[in-house]
Amino acid sequence: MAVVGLSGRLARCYCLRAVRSSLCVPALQLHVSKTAMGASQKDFESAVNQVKLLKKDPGNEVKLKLYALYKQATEGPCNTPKPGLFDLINKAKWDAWNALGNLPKETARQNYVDLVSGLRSSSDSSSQVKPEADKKQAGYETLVITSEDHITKIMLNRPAKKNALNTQMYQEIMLALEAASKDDSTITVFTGSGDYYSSGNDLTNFTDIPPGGVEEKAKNGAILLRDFVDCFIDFPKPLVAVVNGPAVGISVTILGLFDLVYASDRATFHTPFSHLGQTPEGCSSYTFPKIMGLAKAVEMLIFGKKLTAGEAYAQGLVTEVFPDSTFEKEVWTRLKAYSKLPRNAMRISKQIIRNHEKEKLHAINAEESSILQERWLSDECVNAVMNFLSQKAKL
Ligand SMILES: CCCCCCCCCCC/C=C/C(=O)SCCNC(=O)CCNC(=O)[C@H](O)C(C)(C)COP(=O)(O)OP(=O)(O)OC[C@H]1O[C@@H](n2cnc3c(N)ncnc32)[C@H](O)[C@@H]1OP(=O)(O)O
Repeated sequence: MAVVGLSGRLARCYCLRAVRSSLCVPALQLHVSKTAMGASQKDFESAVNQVKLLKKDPGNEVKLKLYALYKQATEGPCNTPKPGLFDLINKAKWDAWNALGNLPKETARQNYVDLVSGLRSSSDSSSQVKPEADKKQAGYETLVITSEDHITKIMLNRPAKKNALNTQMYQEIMLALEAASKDDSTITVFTGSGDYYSSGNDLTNFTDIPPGGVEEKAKNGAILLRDFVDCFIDFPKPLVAVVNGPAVGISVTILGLFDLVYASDRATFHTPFSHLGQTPEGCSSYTFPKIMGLAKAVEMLIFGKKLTAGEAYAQGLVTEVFPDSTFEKEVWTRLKAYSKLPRNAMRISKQIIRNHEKEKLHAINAEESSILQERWLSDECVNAVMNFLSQKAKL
């Protein structure tokens, strides 16, 4: 489970506001007195403040522990209703707090202070390590995230499912983007693990129906989609897609919001929305006609024409195509060189280029998401999804 703080426009990313507030807890909320055996209120307050100053992100597991101990220390045992199945983050937080059972407040406070003290020493010693050292970020289940040479690489990592985006992956990508927007990398790269870049929306996302029924499911799906795409619209640094293989659905449409798209000659680009009873998203109803002209956009978005990498390059969706045999080497050599360019200049240039359209893109995203909310309830869509799930019908 991935948990990080959020800010600014990106704070619309799905349901995580509570995490920020719980990890940046104001000291004045505390009313804990000193006990003979445990940490004092002052120690506790000081630990709460130190968490904000940690040089190294402690990872989501530790953040959840801190959250749980903080709640236990200040409020006692968990007594709030369990969040719903789809409220993944709040559910993880609730689980962590609830797992502490009847642990006394004083013990929780002491454990919090001890945990922070351990984090401080490991953060201090690790800050002596070369900051650029390659490090895989913990806490993500559907992504592998590494930082090296001022590049944050976000790798979609469900190769057995062709990197289909399940709801967890949508959430984790939003978190990863939020973290990447603030880290010291200059560019952020998306790629896929295995033979696919991504097969798009995981069609099993349609199966888990909440107590509120399919209408609630569709409503939540539209909120998730809108928040997800908003994160791409607002991402402040150069965003690069390294399309290592076939790309389907939403993994194709959001390419219109990327700054560079490098493709292996094995990659294909497919948006079979009509086949699925669905409609375009990812702002593609606007970006695709703008990028490739109306005629070619219609072929892709209404008729589901699958493009080869060469065709996608010719239409302007792809920046450059490389032979698969040398794809990784050539692309990463190029990106490492680009990553040495001055960070602020690149960021500001992106702002100048993209800012004119931001509000428009947000409005288009909202409209596309709301139209899809209706579509997901249509017979056309339900039948297409059932068809895939029951017979494993292929595109
Ligand atoms: C109302 C609820 C809303 C929920 C949340 C909404 C969030 C926003 C949604 C935004 C809208 C997005 C739209 C899209 O992206 S449309 C595109 C959807 N994608 C597809 O239709 C692709 C379906 N997959 C296929 O056709 C084939 O799998 C594919 C051609 C991609 C590969 O074929 P191949 O024969 O090479 O491999 P397999 O089919 O054997 O695949 C291996 C296993 O992976 C599973 N798989 C692959 N893709 C998906 C997928 N998209 N969804 C679910 N599962 C997928 C496949 O079933 C295999 O699994 P098993 O090994 O278990 O059989």
